[in-house]
Amino acid sequence: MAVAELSPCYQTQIVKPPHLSWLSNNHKLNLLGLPKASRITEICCSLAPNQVQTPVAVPTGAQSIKPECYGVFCWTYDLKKEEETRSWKKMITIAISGAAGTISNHLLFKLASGVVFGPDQPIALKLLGSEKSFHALEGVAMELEDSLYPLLREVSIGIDPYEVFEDAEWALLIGAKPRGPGMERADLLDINGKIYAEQGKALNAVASPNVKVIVVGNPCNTNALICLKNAPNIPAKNFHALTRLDENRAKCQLALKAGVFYDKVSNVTIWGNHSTTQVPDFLNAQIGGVPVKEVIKDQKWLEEEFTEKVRKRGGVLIQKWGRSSAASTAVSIVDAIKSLITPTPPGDWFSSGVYTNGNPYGIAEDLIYSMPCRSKGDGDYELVKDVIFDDYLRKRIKTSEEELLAEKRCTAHLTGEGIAVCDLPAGDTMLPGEM
Ligand SMILES: NC(=O)C1=CN([C@@H]2O[C@H](COP(=O)(O)OP(=O)(O)OC[C@H]3O[C@@H](n4cnc5c(N)ncnc54)[C@H](OP(=O)(O)O)[C@@H]3O)[C@@H](O)[C@H]2O)C=CC1
Ligand SMILES: O=C([O-])CC(=O)C(=O)O
Repeated sequence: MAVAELSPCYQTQIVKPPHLSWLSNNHKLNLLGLPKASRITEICCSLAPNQVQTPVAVPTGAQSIKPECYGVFCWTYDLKKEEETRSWKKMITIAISGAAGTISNHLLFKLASGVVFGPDQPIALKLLGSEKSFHALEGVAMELEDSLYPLLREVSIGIDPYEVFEDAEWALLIGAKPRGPGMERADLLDINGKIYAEQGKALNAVASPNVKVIVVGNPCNTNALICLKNAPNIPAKNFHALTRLDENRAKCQLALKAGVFYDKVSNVTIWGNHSTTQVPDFLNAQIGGVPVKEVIKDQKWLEEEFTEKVRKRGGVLIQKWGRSSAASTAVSIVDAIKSLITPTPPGDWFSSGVYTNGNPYGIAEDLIYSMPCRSKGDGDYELVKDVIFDDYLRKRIKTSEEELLAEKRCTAHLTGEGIAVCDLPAGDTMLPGEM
């Protein structure tokens, strides 16, 4: 079944394909990546098949039919014509992969509510799924509609990254295959690396040239490096691997041990890989503005128990929940975005897996490695220079670096650097969720 007649939906009959019967007129909703013959680019009416709607007046100035629409009908909203929305900022476009997954299900509703980008920032969400998840993605879009978020002005769903990533100013890349029983770490690097190579190419071709990319799907550091290498037109500095969840976990453990609320804990760096070699830095961290080591005088606890707890927190949670951290991961993605769009509080910093070229710490170049960052709130960041090191910290930073170098060698075929050689260090290269 196809759209019956091409005229404004407030005047005439629209017959929609049965699988689109859930669409309503609150938002523009695009279906991207469907076969061209069945794709309806923008749909605005919520009429059941064969239902006739009597003519209604278009609210003056509030909505109009988009002139470039063809074959379908769509509302556009001129935000500058409405009193309540006149002061709003220009809409931004956020693309999300793995959008039918668990983390995404927590994240999307935070983005749409305005708590991330602010109460005057309208957003367009472009959701990437697969053929397998497409129906679930429709369900996600339905729930977003039913939430009536004023700031959510567009939702589109699709399975082709070249369409979904078009004009994206933020790309939150969450989709990845989880490591299954008996699967080698090298297999996971290869399978997910291929996804991120493809998505890097798509971002390079169609996203906004200054798109900010946050890679969540594991192994997130190496996935981010692969994505970056396949997107040479996008500044390397714009790519992040999410280590904010690890930072939040470390802050929680330090607060618990010191008997303070976690807002007193600052300057926590996670160094290295989002894996069990990550280094939660208690040397530079502070509690109430005082070095952690002066508050928690138990060096053994800091070196052993604290470090292990943070590194393996994901695994313990999986044992309790039966699935990996999703709500707290979504919260940490929000924190990571906010850290880039709001000035970092004086004296503090945040952790992110970022490109190592030009780093002041002597870490090998050409990796995505978690380091301490500060931002002016303009979407960009600088690495923090005034951090101190001791032998304990240096040694562990090196171990995580070696792991990432090995992951890089193992994915050389995906970064354009020749033939892959997988000599992953035994015992390491575990995700936080692996035990
Ligand atoms: N960096 C961090 O701090 C954390 C990272 N993670 C990682 O985030 C990722 C997503 O977690 P979560 O949302 O809970 O997982 P889910 O399994 O709920 O969703 C992930 C999505 O990834 C997509 N996917 C699954 N398999 C494949 C495949 N073979 N090829 C392409 N896409 C696939 C699926 O979407 P579709 O079919 O639509 O493509 C799926 O909906 C995982 O890699 C997890 O390890 C988790 C917690 C913390
Ligand atoms: O290991 C996983 O898949 C989950 C994960 O990254 C974490 O909990 O930090």
